[in-house]
Amino acid sequence: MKTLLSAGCSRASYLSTASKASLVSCRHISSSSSPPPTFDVSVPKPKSEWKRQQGRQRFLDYLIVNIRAGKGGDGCVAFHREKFKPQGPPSGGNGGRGGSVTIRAVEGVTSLSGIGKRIRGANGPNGQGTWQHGKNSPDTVIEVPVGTVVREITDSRRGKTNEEAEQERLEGLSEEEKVNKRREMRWVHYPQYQDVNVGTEAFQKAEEAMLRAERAAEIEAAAAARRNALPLFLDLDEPSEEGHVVATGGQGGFGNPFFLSSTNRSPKFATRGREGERITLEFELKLLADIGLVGFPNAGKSTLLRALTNSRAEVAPYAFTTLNPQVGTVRVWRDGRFGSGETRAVEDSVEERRRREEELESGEVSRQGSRGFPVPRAPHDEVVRFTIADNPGLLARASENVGLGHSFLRSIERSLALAYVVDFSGAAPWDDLATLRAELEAYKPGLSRKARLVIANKADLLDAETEDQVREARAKLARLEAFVKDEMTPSDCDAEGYRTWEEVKALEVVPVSAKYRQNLEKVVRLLGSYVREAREEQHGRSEREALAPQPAVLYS
Ligand SMILES: Nc1nc2c(ncn2[C@@H]2O[C@H](COP(=O)(O)OP(=O)(O)OP(=O)(O)O)[C@@H](O)[C@H]2O)c(=O)[nH]1
Ligand SMILES: [Mg+2]
Repeated sequence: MKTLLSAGCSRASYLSTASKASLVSCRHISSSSSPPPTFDVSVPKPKSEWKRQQGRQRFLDYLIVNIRAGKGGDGCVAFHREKFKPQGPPSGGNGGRGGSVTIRAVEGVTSLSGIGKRIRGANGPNGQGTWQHGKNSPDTVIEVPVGTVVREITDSRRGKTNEEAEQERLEGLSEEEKVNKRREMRWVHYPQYQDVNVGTEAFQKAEEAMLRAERAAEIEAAAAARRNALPLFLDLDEPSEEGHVVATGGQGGFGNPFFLSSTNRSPKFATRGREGERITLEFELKLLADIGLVGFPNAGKSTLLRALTNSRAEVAPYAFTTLNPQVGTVRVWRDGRFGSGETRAVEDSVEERRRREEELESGEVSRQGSRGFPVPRAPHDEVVRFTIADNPGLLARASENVGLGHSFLRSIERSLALAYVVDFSGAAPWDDLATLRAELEAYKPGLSRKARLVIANKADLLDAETEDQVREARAKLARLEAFVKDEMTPSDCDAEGYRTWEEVKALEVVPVSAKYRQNLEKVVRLLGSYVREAREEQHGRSEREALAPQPAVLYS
């Protein structure tokens, strides 16, 4: 018989791999029993909404950004002046090109919160006398986390196009004023020569040519838009060396030498730089953790994350404690232990803070070392490492964006494998599982096939004092296992990117107590093996070594 008790605790898990058949009864302490998971899905949760509005969501995973590339610099009207040469040739330089805006995925950036809602490329400098052209402006680079998806917005949420902006500036003007305004927006004149210029044949020809070119460009742009009818879409799941250009900077204007001809020896006009491209993009961040935890609010996901990693995820006995996905790293040592090596029960955050305050006040512990961090180990002691994401609780109808719906589902989509976390002490954990799976499927067909494990948490809350109670608990586990085997084994495997039919096995069910750190070794071992499998599948054998943090024995 094997108890999974930590020393000094009278609580025992009656369920472990080795002990499933031989249950150990133990005194059950029900002081911290959790409320049953009944949640009204129809009304948005005021508390979570309120928390969000208080700016507590530092982690930003969705953003709409208005982008405008830099305007080109204006061409210059100038004439070369030299002693004894009163009538020098035209010498105005061209304007520099406006800076483009590019997007690059970089490692180390973890949230979209550093990105502004409006981004402007640098304007190109104007040309100058003595044939000095303006320099082309450098690109503005938007750095996003790896795992960001960028989509162009074409519906009513998009910003103005250049044409619309121009129309707006011309609104309410008379026809004549419109003509003048348009000219002003396109031409630069030699001082006091505007009126003279406009009357000359050379200017009129140049203006006509410009209008023709503009029209041709518009037609070309419309044709290009029809050809690649799809709006811009970037899936940045790897760090990018080069930025992807999303808005091209405007061309610089021509200086007056451009208009020099046999008939016009002294052109007194130049063109202005063109506007930079405008685009409205939506950024969506999909968190990249190897394992995603999926469960109802209050199921104990954060507690589990804390038990497995050194993460300080918030834990509290009410729903929607977690608003920001937390990622922790599970590090497994050669001796099979993992995480911090901490053995104390995972307390609710409030209790924990209170206890720490008390300990500090009584002088029992100094500030340093009071967080229970592990004694650092030699790196070669580590055999496997993977990341695990605790997510906001999933609700029925999350796929319709109820609760924290989509933001939750987005963040788990890219995990290599998923693990369901259910409250095993609840009345019908199998129903919870069915709902969780249905939500994953409703959001993205095939997604539930990434689930490999069912973590039946809070197993310590089941009464297991008498023989009957033990038998009951065993029956409950058997029922859950039977449900998982019969109902949760995927039946079709057509969606790409997910496991193939041969690889589909029934999900494993592991009863645990995250709070009292019972039976977590098995969870870690299974998760480690799923991660390894998925990594191998994704990157092929040759890259395995590069990916594994340590070239050591991995779980089999
Ligand atoms: N007895 C017992 N209580 C647990 C266990 N795991 C979690 N709890 C308690 O359940 C409550 C909720 O735990 P959390 O980890 O905050 O739950 P969560 O799934 O992250 O919840 P949300 O963030 O709201 O989605 C806390 O009071 C925990 O102490 C367990 O194994 N046994
Ligand atoms: Mg939580």
